[in-house]
Amino acid sequence: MKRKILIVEDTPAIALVQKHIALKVGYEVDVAETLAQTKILISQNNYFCAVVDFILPDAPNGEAVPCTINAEIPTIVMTGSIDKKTRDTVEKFPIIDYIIKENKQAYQYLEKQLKRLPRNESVKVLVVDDSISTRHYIVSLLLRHKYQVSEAEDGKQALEMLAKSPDISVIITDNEMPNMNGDELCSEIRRLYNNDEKAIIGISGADSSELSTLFLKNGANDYLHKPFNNEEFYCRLSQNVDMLQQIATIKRQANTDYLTDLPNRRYFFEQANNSLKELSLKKVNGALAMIDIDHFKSINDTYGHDAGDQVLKGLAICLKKYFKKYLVARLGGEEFAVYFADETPQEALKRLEGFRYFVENNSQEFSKEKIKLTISIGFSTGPVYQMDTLLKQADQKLYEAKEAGRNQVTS
Ligand SMILES: Nc1nc2c(ncn2[C@@H]2O[C@H](COP(=O)(O)OP(=O)(O)OP(=O)(O)O)[C@@H](O)[C@H]2O)c(=O)[nH]1
Repeated sequence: MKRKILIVEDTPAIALVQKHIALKVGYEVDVAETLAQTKILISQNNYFCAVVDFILPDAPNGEAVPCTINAEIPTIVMTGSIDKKTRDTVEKFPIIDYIIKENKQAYQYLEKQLKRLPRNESVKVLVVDDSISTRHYIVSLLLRHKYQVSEAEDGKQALEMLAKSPDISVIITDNEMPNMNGDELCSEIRRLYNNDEKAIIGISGADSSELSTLFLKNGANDYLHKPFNNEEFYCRLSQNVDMLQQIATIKRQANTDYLTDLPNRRYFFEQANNSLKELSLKKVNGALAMIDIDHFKSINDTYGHDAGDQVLKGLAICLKKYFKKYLVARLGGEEFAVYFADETPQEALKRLEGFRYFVENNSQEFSKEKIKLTISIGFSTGPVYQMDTLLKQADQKLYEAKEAGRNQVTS
């Protein structure tokens, strides 16, 4: 279900731009031009967030802001200008942010914020502080921006929680705590987890300029001095979450085949090699199947490259479903592979034969041209703990399957 946003704006041209941005980001949009309309809409709907104009014809002193805030709707305030009186009024309320309309970047910034709010719902943040009041204050700031939050009262508890919830991606930690200081916690987290998995923000009220350096040298990504300004807190936090997400995107792209969305050769080799190393310790055999579309060149030549691409995508979808339990990849061109770590050769071969049969009888569903095709499969297993060797053997078996007339599994 789409998230719903309420735009409160009396200038139609501005409301239109805001609506366009919100629709682009993926929200369902309602627009109110007055405070009276705002109240009616709030009584009838459940809003994920609101963008509220500070001055309205029937709300000249920012009265629409408490209206959405009291209804517990995360609120972004848009103002014409931010004089002292407006800023004081705006800062009285726990809003998400305020944006000055005349600013050139205002609408780009609004788009960023509207994208971040739903994103934050899946970001887990751990707050580590022995002071209950500070912890609760930071938690309230995080909840306002829809982050998922956990709390720990010292470093030891924080490490236990990280072990239990590996998907915590941001740690905000105080420095002066019993048992373990924040900088010590930082270096322990860095010893246990990769830099690109978790961001750490250190916080301290101590008046020592060396503390920020200490935090950063021990692996923190950022540092805030207490008491801090809420806007600075949110900016530093968002930048760190953005950074983690950009790294995750780059990693995903580096490991994924662009056409089929399957893992690529690089990722496949890395994972299978790691698995083979583990299997060698247990003296258990891994197995590898190489799957190749028969006469794929003639499919391209007859139906065109786009139809060929459709066939590759269709086959990839079926491979992913059919071999859900196993590691599947597109090695390149019309060549795919399945790696079996914990399977008997008999069971693996039974599944491969089942897949070959399925493709022979259902491949017309892969493309709108209803192209019929078959696949050949080479299978290799044994006490071989190097991927290169296993791959060479499977490739040889694939060659034999092709030579023997295609559309078969050879082991
Ligand atoms: N549409 C499309 N074609 C590709 C892609 N990558 C490789 N190919 C084509 O795949 C074909 C592979 O052809 P060949 O290696 O000769 O093999 P084949 O025609 O399948 O014959 P056999 O394997 O011997 O049955 C070539 O025509 C490549 O251009 C791709 O991403 N999309």
